Amino acid sequence: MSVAIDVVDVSKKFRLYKERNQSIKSAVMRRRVSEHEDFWALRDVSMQISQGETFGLVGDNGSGKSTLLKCMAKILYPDKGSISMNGRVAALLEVGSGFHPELSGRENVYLNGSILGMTRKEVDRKFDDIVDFSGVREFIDQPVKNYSSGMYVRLGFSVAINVEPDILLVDEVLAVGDESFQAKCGEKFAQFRREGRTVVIVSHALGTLAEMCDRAAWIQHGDLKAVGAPDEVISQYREGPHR
Ligand SMILES: Nc1ncnc2c1ncn2[C@@H]1O[C@H](COP(=O)(O)OP(=O)(O)OP(=O)(O)O)[C@@H](O)[C@H]1O
Repeated sequence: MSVAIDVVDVSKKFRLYKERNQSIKSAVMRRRVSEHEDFWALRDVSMQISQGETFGLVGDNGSGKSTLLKCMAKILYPDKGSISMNGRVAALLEVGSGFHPELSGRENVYLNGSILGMTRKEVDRKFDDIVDFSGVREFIDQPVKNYSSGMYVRLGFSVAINVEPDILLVDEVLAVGDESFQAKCGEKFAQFRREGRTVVIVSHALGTLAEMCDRAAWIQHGDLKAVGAPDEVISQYREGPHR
């Protein structure tokens, strides 16, 4: 089976600054560059995800799951190693990411669609499907700043799946949707799987992940601890050390 995502020795560091006040004035007064420590959010992570796989990422809060997903989506770049993505990628990473609060739902569908690589005509063609799936038609001409977090996610997810991506990256955001929306998303993931699309999903809903994923990986303090059958990886994670 061909490789959809190839993660090779990926490390990602963030800078943690020691001084809290980082205004230009205070920097000038100090007459020196602020001191910082390097914090490695990912260390030498390698994994290959095959085309058509539904792949789960599990781990404690702050373990590096979202950082890895953001590197896959090219929102962040690894400091070491490389990631190759083979196919059209759509990502739903944070509630409201890619949405402009002052614009209406309708305008944001067009904006988000174009960010994800759709032409205006493509969005025109899919607009009704996007809005129907989201269930926010009544509010589609309201500015999204007035939406609830569930409504944001519904619309963002609807755009992302209608891009017909080869690879869909989804962060915990689905937990925000209500039960009926979660069920609809579950059906959509199953359809994606049948169609041979690749899905990478970060979630703390371990039961759901075990049911829907072909494989899973456990990340702990930026290290890849296990990759394999979801049941096994989840038991190792549950039994493993936490913090
Ligand atoms: N932009 C940033 N600057 C500094 N540190 C960051 C940044 N983004 C993430 N981190 C740190 O990197 C670590 C990993 O964060 P990440 O968001 O990847 O965790 P996560 O596993 O997705 O957690 P959660 O389950 O809470 O969503 C955390 O310690 C976090 O504080």
